[in-house]
Amino acid sequence: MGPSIELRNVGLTYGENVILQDINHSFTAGECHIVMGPNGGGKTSLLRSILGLTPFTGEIDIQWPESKGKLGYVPQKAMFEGSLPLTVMDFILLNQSSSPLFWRQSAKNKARALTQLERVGMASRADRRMGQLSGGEQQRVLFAQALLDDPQLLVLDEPTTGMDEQGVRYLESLIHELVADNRTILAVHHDVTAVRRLDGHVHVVNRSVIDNGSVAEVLVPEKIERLFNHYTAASSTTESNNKKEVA
Ligand SMILES: Nc1ncnc2c1ncn2[C@@H]1O[C@H](COP(=O)(O)OP(=O)(O)OP(=O)(O)O)[C@@H](O)[C@H]1O
Repeated sequence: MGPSIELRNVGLTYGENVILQDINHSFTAGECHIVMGPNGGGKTSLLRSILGLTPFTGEIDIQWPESKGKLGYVPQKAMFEGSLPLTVMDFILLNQSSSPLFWRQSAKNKARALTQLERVGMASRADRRMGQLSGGEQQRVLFAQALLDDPQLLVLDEPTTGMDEQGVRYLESLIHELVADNRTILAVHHDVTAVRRLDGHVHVVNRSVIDNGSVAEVLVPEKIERLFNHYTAASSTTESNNKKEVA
């Protein structure tokens, strides 16, 4: 079973810019939670706060049902030096072994990695260089890497960016599988149609959590219009927000 996540008075500022403010909110255990909202609304910042990757004020409590479980994270983009002779298999195994990559990796580790690559349709490209993969293929590899530790909590930041239809479907069926197994999924997503298919709990973030509910409750036409315009209407106070408005 995945954990629940409790946020109490969570805030985040960068310089003078208030990115997140007064967030009191919870994400229930063992469900699929989709974070949506306008560009610059603070979705990635919220995820990074939950992961402890950025300093925030207030409290974030990840409540594991029993002992502390594993956490998987798929960032918006793979970060690696494209010119390195790093294969997909090397990349997947980077976090798995305490020995240097040029040492022989154990057959067991490789077999485990291949299983996860199969789940995202990338097993046949295990020996390709990471730098030669398309953006969507790299996203699939990141997903496979995140699955390797069998995480109880999976945090995804726009997981389908750059993915083709087949990649999107692989990911969706994996997410359905993980939720059926009571894992907790927390995913930032922009694609309303894809979010409808995932049928999770939707949380709209624009500095704070401004709406949440089922897909049927939140993703109704008038709300979609209002929620995604909200940022422009309410945000002319900070420099950073102005910047995003233009962008
Ligand atoms: N490290 C940082 N330093 C300063 N400002 C930052 C930093 N990271 C994010 N910001 C600012 O915080 C605001 C929220 O960014 P964030 O990436 O969390 O939004 P988002 O909702 O995920 O946006 P998008 O939908 O465009 O991915 C933006 O105005 C961004 O410029």
